[in-house]
Amino acid sequence: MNIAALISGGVDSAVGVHLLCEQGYKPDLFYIKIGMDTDESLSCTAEEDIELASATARKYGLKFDIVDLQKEYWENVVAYTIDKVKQGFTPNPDVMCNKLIKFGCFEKKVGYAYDQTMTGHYATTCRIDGRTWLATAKDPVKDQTDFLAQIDYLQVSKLLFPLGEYTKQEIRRIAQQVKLPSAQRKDSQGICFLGKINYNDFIRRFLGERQGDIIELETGKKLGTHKGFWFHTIGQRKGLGLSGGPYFVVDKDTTQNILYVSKGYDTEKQYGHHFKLQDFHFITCNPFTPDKEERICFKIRHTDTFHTGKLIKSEHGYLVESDQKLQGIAPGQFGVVYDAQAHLCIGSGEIRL
Ligand SMILES: Nc1ncnc2c1ncn2[C@@H]1O[C@H](COP(=O)(O)OP(=O)(O)OP(=O)(O)O)[C@@H](O)[C@H]1O
Repeated sequence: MNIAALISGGVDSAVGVHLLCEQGYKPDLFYIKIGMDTDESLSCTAEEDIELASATARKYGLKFDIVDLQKEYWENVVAYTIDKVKQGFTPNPDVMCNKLIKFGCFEKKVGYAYDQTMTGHYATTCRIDGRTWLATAKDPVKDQTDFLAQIDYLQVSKLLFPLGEYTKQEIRRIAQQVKLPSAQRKDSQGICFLGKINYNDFIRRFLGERQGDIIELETGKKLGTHKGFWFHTIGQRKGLGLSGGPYFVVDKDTTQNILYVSKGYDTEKQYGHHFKLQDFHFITCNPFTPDKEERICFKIRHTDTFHTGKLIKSEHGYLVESDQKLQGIAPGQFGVVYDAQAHLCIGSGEIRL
């Protein structure tokens, strides 16, 4: 079996390569370049990443190549991000990067020549009745299935996740024991192309600043000003600059550039019990019985715990009714649906209220 291994320069994918070699495979390693050459301030920590990735290849005597997908990344993932933010939504570039770049453009350019593609994601796959399903990782804190919830059946069928049965602690221990070049590396944080720069600087570069009012939802009172609704997400507390809080963003008026806030942890305005899932995407297939409400686990952002509730099919598509009240349901984020045991990742859709 020939395997393409996606290696980032971080500890996880390097241990993935080590585990494959231990099983007797000789994967070819690929680093995907997605920073922006023409704009140094918007590029990733590529040099260090590439050095560590190629050092791992040398250690195991494996082939190593760099695949340049910068143009594709900017045309697909960055364009999507800016477009969503402009509309007042909260995008998830990591989800789109997996779907369109790591398993999309990479597959078309390189991956198609391989039987399987390995990544260092914390996820597993399992076979049920002859079909492959995406399933959660052993380490609930590190589980990354929510970032993979837009991939399709061909993609999930081809993926290898050697880290899925390990905890992060075990992975770090292995990296140290076998002296991997990236063993001491810190975990990467958030969105790759934002390696060095701050998310707000990135958004500012594309959308600029436009002053607008911050209004308390309950009283209609103006409490302050903001520099553009696109810097704020529903449910967020940070960056409002209001005293006497805590204040949370509870709504946005994107036409009038107004942010509505609510004070305190207890205000009901911060919470909701249901949301719609736009363009719901099943990864493997639809396992649910038609016209029946299904018990599910779900996530509305990247957290280590699941919510429980019901998935309901209406004439307008799918909606989720939660058992617990949900804080800060942010339209644009992906609502990720799991089976009732939080084992199989069934699919996802973009949250709408
Ligand atoms: N630039 C890249 N080139 C190739 N593969 C990548 C790249 N960035 C990430 N990956 C792959 O996607 C996986 C998950 O990426 P993520 O950004 O979540 O990193 P991570 O969990 O910190 O993993 P790592 O420790 O390997 O960086 C990585 O383990 C790797 O297999």
